[in-house]
Amino acid sequence: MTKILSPEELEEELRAIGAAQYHDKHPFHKLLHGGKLNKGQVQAWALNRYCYQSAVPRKDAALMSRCHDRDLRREWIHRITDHDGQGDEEGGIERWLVLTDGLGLDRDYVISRKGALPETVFAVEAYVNFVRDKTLVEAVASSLTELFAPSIHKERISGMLENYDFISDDVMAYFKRRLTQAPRDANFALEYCKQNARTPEAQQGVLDALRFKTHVLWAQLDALYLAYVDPGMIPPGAFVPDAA
Ligand SMILES: O=C(O)c1cc(C(=O)O)c2c(n1)C(=O)C(=O)c1cc(C(=O)O)[nH]c1-2
Repeated sequence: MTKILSPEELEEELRAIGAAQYHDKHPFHKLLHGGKLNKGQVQAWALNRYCYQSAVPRKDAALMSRCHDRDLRREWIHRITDHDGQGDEEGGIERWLVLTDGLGLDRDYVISRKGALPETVFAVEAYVNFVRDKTLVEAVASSLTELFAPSIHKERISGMLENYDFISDDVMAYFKRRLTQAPRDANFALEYCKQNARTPEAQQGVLDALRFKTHVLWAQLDALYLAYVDPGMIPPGAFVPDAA
């Protein structure tokens, strides 16, 4: 890309990437939201997704560690407390564990990440490393998948409540809270990228960062599909659902 884009054109290109390759299109999500998975497969999803949840505050801490702009740190810090909690506010990771408890998984086993798929571990760590190593505006841009998260969260809340008798309203609390948190965070990050990516190279970096992040998300679902749907190729050491 040689031409500099206006901030509006940059936003258009970012939205086009999301529309084309966000993980709402993944076959595993279609099965999950459509009630086509059994409890063991939903357990596998929640257990693997815990790795992503627990990596998010680590990548946000990595971003802040390299940020010399106090205003940006003041804005970014709530992302860490949103997940880790603070004072009486339990935080998103605790709400995720309410979901895995509700699915009958042992908390210590979930937190240990021992049953996670190898691809999950590699993908989430690649996200932490990307944020640590790339430019600040690329690091911010890699969070922009969240622009597309509210609609998948809505679909998940209604789809899972309707289709699974082992899912109740209280275990979906994590996603309900994200419906307000994600748009606030995504809009801030989008404005930051529009204001701060002002050369063709920086704009290309922002677009590539979003593409990279869609790959981080997609790879995790590919791994779940291969291991727990078809052909059922569970790697040694990974979580094995009860036969029941
Ligand atoms: O359920 C989802 O599909 C989904 C997607 C994403 C995303 O697009 O990265 C996030 C979340 N959920 C989420 O709950 C969350 O806290 C979150 C933080 C981030 C980020 O990159 O900083 N993405 C996401």
